[in-house]
Amino acid sequence: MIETDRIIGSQETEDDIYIVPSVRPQQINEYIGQTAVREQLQLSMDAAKMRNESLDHVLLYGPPGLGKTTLSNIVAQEMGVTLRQTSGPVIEKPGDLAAILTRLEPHDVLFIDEIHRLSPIVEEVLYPAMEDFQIDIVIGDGPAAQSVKIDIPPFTLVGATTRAGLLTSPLRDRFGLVQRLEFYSDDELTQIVTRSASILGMHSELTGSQEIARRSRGTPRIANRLLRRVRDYAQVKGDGIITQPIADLALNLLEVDSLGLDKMDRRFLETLIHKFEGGPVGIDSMATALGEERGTIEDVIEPFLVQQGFLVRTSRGRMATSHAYRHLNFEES
Ligand SMILES: Nc1ncnc2c1ncn2[C@@H]1O[C@H](COP(=O)(O)OP(=O)(O)OP(=O)(O)O)[C@@H](O)[C@H]1O
Ligand SMILES: [Mg+2]
Repeated sequence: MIETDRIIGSQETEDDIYIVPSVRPQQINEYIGQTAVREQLQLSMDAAKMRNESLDHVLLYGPPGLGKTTLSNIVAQEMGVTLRQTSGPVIEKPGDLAAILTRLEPHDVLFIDEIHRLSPIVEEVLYPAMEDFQIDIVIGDGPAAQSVKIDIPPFTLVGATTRAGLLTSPLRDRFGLVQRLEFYSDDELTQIVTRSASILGMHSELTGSQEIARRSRGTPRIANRLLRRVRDYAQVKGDGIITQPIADLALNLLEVDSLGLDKMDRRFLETLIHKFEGGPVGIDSMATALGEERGTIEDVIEPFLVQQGFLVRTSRGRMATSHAYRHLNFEES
């Protein structure tokens, strides 16, 4: 019998993932940070409730792992309605979307993740649905085909995307609330780490949580992931308590550096500095040199490097800053 099959096995199994309490916030008061977004949403939700209307459509955008899916869950929960979840690439045909829309209950929240990946013909169905709570359906085909309008319940569309720039303007314009999620501050991430640690039944000292927070790329998902790895380290090599030295050792082992850059970030900056003399260089040349998809570079790698001042995007291309040279101990040429 292998270790993972044993009920008392020490290895984490898939079961643990379901048994372990979720660290995902369920209520708006558990959602840390993003104060401006939260206040705006709270106001609109209160107003919608007073008028007994569905909340206006909401577009959430920003880099992965900042809490878009979490926030959409919270919106449905606060409004006391059901959340239906789907995503852009999953809805293949107009009929698929029509089926989802006609099955909604009044004021339900329909969450469409990766909304920038909706196909144009599916998007067409959304326009009248969002604006007039109506959809056009074609019945029959050939010359006998007829278009009929049917009413759907008033609902709230919550769209999420990492690429707001890829949204068509007719779609974008139909959202009443457009909110950008920002990277989290070290303080906010410290609170998130401390909260998650306590949900996981661990004690994390303030300086331990701060160390994890500082190295989490401003991103709650990464903070929670690093916390799990530090937890392993604390249990195996320490006495289970997350202290600053334990966090530091565990994160060094994971090759997450003192400012939170991981191997991929460093490879990006090293390539930019070595191969392209610090730039300016076009995104496609960088993608080829790194063997990564352009989308991954633009969505996942670059936003944090720009925010931290390691990288600037100019009209002539990407350039490494002095900060990047210093951090990687390179001489500026
Ligand atoms: N404001 C927050 N406070 C506490 N924890 C948070 C917060 N936002 C996100 N998290 C945690 O981070 C994890 C990732 O968040 P979420 O899945 O909502 O990100 P996302 O923006 O939808 O990412 P993606 O773009 O990859 O879909 C969640 O499981 C949750 O535990
Ligand atoms: Mg998500």
